[in-house]
Amino acid sequence: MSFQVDNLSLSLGDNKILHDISFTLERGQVTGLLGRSGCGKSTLAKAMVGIHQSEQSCLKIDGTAFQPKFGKTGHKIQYMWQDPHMALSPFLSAVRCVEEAMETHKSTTKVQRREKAQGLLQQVGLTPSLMQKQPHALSGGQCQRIALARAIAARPEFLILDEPFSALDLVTQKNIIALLGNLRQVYDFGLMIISHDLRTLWRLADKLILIDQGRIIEDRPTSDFIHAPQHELTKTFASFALAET
Ligand SMILES: Nc1ncnc2c1ncn2[C@@H]1O[C@H](COP(=O)(O)OP(=O)(O)OP(=O)(O)O)[C@@H](O)[C@H]1O
Repeated sequence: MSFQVDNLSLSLGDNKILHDISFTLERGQVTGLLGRSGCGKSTLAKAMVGIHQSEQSCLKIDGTAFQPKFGKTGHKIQYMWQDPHMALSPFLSAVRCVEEAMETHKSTTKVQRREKAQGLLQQVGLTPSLMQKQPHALSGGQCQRIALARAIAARPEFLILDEPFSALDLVTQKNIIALLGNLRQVYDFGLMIISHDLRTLWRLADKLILIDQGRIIEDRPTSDFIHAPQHELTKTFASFALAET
């Protein structure tokens, strides 16, 4: 199964942010989306899930036109916000936030949803007492893990994680990376991870896409991207990543 972006252009206000973006995500694969701050990574992700509307219909799933509607097409594609508080209701406990994402699963009972939500929160490392707390009483990293559990709870075919490790310490980062690996085996979603840090991405991604000023400048398998970069900016990213390993 594939999710295709075909010549996507997008303006916000008077500014053209994205220019003719085309690429494909494959289910079962990890794609890293890389670029300098402000180049348009989050805007692109938001267009893919329907938070921003692109100028023309340019998304397809397996070749069929796909019109994302935020809050309605989450079983197809989910976006985990860079700021996890955006994904979490301030009034709901952690476990309710995750349960809420499963309410479209009509075939499950409330009790089953509660058990599943607790199980997912446990997998992302939340203790039972933290599961009862609201986001304002939790740390940024704890909220990030709840947002991840919530995104997975919707059982999406494709999942976009926007800077998912930025608020996590190195040990938790490592645990979450291992957890993502396990979850991918179970749920088999296609994963796109957004970051400006190539060191985190290259260990996870099957392919890497580099964006600059709203345009794709490189889209290649990870090993080619790192060891045989074509574009000057790719060379810079790759040399920093190689120097720091
Ligand atoms: N709602 C908006 N209205 C107008 N301009 C916006 C809006 N959201 C983002 N932008 C602009 O679009 C450009 C791309 O922003 P975006 O958040 O997509 O970048 P990014 O690559 O994700 O950056 P970062 O790595 O810093 O999160 C920036 O110049 C930003 O100022």
